[in-house]
This record gives sequence, C-alpha cells and structure tokens, in this order.
Amino acid sequence: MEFAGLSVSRETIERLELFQKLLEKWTTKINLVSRSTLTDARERHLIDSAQLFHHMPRNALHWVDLGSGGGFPGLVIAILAKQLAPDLHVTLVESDTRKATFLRSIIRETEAEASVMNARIEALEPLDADVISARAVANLDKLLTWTHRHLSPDGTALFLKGETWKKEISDAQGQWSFSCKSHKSITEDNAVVLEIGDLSYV
Ligand SMILES: C[S@@+](CC[C@H](N)C(=O)[O-])C[C@H]1O[C@@H](n2cnc3c(N)ncnc32)[C@H](O)[C@@H]1O
Repeated sequence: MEFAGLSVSRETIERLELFQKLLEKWTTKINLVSRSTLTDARERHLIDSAQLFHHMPRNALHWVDLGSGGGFPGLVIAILAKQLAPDLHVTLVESDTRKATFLRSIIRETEAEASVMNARIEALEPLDADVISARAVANLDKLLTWTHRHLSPDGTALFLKGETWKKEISDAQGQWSFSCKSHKSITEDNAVVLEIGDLSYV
C-alpha cells in the first residue's frame, strides 16, 4: 500500500488510521490541532508529517521531535519507522502535560518505538540526536539554537516551514552557518521541508 510516496503494510495504515481516529476524539477535549483541519487530517497532518521520512539519513537511530503537540511530525515518523526503520527510536518533546498524556496513549495503542519528554526544550540535557524535526513551533533562528544543543555533529535537522521560509533563512544567516536544501512540500503550496546540516555559529 502507498502512503505519502512510501510503500507500507496494511498494519502500518491501520496504526495511522487509529492515530487519526484518536486525534479526532481527543481534540474535542484538548486543543491538539485546529478543529477546522480535522476534516482533512490525513493530508494536513499525517501525510504532511510522513513526507519527512524521505529525507531521513539511512543510518539514523535517534530522532528527536521538538514541540510535538498532537504528534506531528514525530509520532507519524515513529509509526512508519516501526515497519520501515525498526532500529529508530523517536523522542517527542512536549511541554504541555495534557498533550504529553495524549502522546503516551497513542504510543501505547500503536506500539510505536517512541518516548515522551514532558519538558521545555530549553531545560533538557543534550540529546545527541541523529535527526531533529519540528513543525509550527518556533522561527528558524530559535530552532537552530535548540538544534545546536541537541543534534549530533553529523546530524540532520528537518523543519516543515510555510511561506516565510526564505526570510527565516536570511534572518538566521546573520548568526548561523549551515548547509540547507529546500524540498517542496507534497501537501501545501509555498511550503517546504528544510534539510539543514553542518550547523555552527558564524
Ligand atoms: C503550534 S503547536 C505545533 C504542534 C505540532 N508540532 C504540530 O505541528 O501540530 C506548538 C507545540 O510546541 C509546544 N512547545 C512550544 N514551545 C515549547 C518548548 N519551549 N518546549 C517544549 N514544547 C514547546 C507547545 O506546547 C505546542 O504543543
């Protein structure tokens, strides 16, 4: 079966559908995603997140998702990895306790290889991640500050960014040196996946 251009099993699709169903149920109580996006949650949240999987370095073992909220993109990656990259562990960092409880519940239900750190990103000891991801959490400059602390020296950061992405890059370049590729989003016009490496202070 196909999902976001990936070849996946029926079991993986069923896990993703279970996640979507529970997201819809819990969003009536917690603000996990904007309610107006629920009718199109598969495309707007699940496929939007899954596209990052195409840019994961092959030898990655530890993926850290900053500000996971309802699990995007990190928990989608963990569900896909259960089948497609079984050695990968995903750490979801989320400061909101109710959202962290939701994330733990989905991990239990889907048996994804993931764990939740219910903490502020700024408060964490370095995580030595092979991959860091984030969507809709902070501007690029702030994401790079966090990435510098938590990404291994040869790691890759994958950020989903909307139409301000070019300005965010030029703003960040005053302070940071980094390699950057932009991949056009498969779900949204004017949005990109930024693939960032070789990060250091200018
Ligand atoms: C707008 S939501 C986006 C959630 C998810 N990434 C998505 O795309 O649907 C931002 C999330 O980041 C979390 N967050 C923001 N700043 C944080 C910080 N400094 N440490 C940990 N979590 C943070 C918030 O609690 C919130 O759940």
